[in-house]
Amino acid sequence: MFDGASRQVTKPASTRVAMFGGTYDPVHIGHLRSAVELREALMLDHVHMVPAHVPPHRNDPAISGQSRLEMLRLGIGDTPGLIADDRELSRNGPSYSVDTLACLREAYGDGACLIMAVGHDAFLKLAQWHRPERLFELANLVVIDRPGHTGALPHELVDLIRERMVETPEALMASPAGRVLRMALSTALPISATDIRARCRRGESIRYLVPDAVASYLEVSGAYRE
Ligand SMILES: Nc1ncnc2c1ncn2[C@@H]1O[C@H](COP(=O)(O)OP(=O)(O)OP(=O)(O)O)[C@@H](O)[C@H]1O
Ligand SMILES: O=C(O)c1ccc[n+]([C@@H]2O[C@H](COP(=O)([O-])O)[C@@H](O)[C@H]2O)c1
Repeated sequence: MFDGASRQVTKPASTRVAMFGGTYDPVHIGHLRSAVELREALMLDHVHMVPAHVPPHRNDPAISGQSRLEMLRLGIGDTPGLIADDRELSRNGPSYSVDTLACLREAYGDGACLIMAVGHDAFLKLAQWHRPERLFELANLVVIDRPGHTGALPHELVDLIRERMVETPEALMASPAGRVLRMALSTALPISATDIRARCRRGESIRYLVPDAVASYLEVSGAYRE
């Protein structure tokens, strides 16, 4: 596994971009540190953080897409390279990643190195996603380690990633799509949106689990308290 903290790769000429999608219900510092470390470790131009409108394979979010997007914008603030990307919110139907990646591929061109970043928990279910083979025609995959989410890979997933696993960022970046790299964060954080919503419901503080601006937004809006 690639230890993102310990190595840097040589800055390449071609564009490197990641899509890091999520429900972001709400965004928390586990997401934001992941995006920052991903960008630094792989020297990415941009990380598109894309809130899902209708997340496939899970319950509807607790609050509106616009509120989740607003918190994402507040959380990102002026962080270099991170983009709060609203393209899924303006699309109807399930927010399939394959459609979002196709959009980004069109925008950045065939030569760009396009990455889809997912946490290990999301990765474990990848074989059930919409058109999983097509995902690899459009992008490389980076799997971010997430504390508390380990376990054996399902057989269908092993079949899907066979021949695609690489050990270094250089090997990943050598192809615009189709390869898979596992990445360890130096600040792996056992934080989840489920826990944050539960704390809000119980009237507990969520300070320092989310950026201050997000905590203030949630306090004022009263979201997740019911
Ligand atoms: N603490 C974390 N560290 C690394 N990756 C994370 C972390 N939290 C979420 N992710 C990843 O970020 C992406 C979006 O996650 P999501 O918005 O579902 O947040 P979540 O905390 O997992 O939410 P929930 O608890 O509601 O399932 C997924 O790929 C997920 O694996
Ligand atoms: O495309 C799919 O079929 C698909 C199935 C499950 C999840 N995803 C995407 O994976 C990202 C993380 O999902 P989640 O449910 O962990 O927030 C988010 O961008 C989802 O839209 C995508």
